[in-house]
Amino acid sequence: MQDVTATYYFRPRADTTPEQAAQAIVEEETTGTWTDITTTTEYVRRLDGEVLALEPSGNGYVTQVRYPAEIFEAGNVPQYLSVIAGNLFGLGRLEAVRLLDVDFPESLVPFKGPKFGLEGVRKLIGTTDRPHVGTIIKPKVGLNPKDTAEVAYRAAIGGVDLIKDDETLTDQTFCPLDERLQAVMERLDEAKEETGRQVLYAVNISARADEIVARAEHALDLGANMLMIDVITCGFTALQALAEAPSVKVPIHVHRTMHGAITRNPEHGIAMRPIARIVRMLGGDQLHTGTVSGKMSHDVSELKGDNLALTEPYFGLEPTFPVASGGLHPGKVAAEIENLGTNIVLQAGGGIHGHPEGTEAGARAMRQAVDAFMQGISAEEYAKEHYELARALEKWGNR
Ligand SMILES: O=C(O)[C@H](O)COP(=O)(O)O
Ligand SMILES: [Mg+2]
Repeated sequence: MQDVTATYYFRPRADTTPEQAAQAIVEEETTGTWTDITTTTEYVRRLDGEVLALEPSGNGYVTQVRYPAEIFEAGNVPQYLSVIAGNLFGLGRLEAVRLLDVDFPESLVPFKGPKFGLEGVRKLIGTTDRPHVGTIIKPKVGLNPKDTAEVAYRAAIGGVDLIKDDETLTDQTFCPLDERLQAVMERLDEAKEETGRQVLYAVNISARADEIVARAEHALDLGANMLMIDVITCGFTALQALAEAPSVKVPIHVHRTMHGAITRNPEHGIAMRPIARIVRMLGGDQLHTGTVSGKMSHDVSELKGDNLALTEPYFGLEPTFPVASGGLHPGKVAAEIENLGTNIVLQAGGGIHGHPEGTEAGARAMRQAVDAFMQGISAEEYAKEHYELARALEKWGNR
């Protein structure tokens, strides 16, 4: 397909037929408006959109529409979004409408994608097939730099591959970014001397758009080996600026805080899949897509498709490493891998730092749960020989 196809679920208003509703979407987002107009010349008509398919689904309908590639400015993602996810959300003739997926032609994917991606991050850590284990420093705010670094050190000694800031921690006075980053990197060097393993630390550099690259470069000068950005609150082009900066030579961990306002309602908003596609195009090396068993609400089949959008072949772009995060603990590891596969980062905040014997034991327990799965052994069975896992299962159970 040389054009863009987008798939929407919608529920029309009582006085509107499904055909009129689908047509209203393509007209609003291409050449039309609420009434016929006198200024449409013949040559404009080639830019009309088209309803390709329409069928009942749940309480409403699913439609696939075609938008001519020519109405898109190649490389301008804010403009792409104004078409595929623009005014249509407010149209009165639709009670509800949700963008489920989008397919762009190659001409509209002039992006380089992830610099590292799934394989690049695996190389940095030295793994081939097992899921990676990550942790979010908890409490999410409040710790000073020294204590943050101590928690990071304990997690690294316990065996995590990745440590990250939480989404609300940036550069506040109680834990300034410079001091925190330097303290954490020093302690991770110490851990490396002891274990021989280099752990990644994704420092949250989310900030106003015109400052983000400078903040990233500053963090890199201080020794950062990974960067984190809150992509919805910062905006997609902030991620793009970061990923395309030649000075940024470390992987980018992408958090999606605020996504629930957009993705959660099954009838209205934007599903995670189009967001996942765009994050991959714009260069996110890792992206949170959700869990099958954690604390955030998710539709499992949607989630599998979202992860596929990150990893399936796509115009030669590196795959983005999917991240399952939110409410995980060792007892949930098997269900996550069974459903989402082994190309996944399993992150636990509470599920590591809430371990009865502390962060280091918590990290060990998460790694043991992954090892158990990889060896085809149930967590309960493996726990008979692995104390930390046993203690975790005692506290949280095995599902
Ligand atoms: O940012 C995240 O992904 C969450 O902070 C996860 O924290 P939790 O494992 O304690 O739910
Ligand atoms: Mg968080």
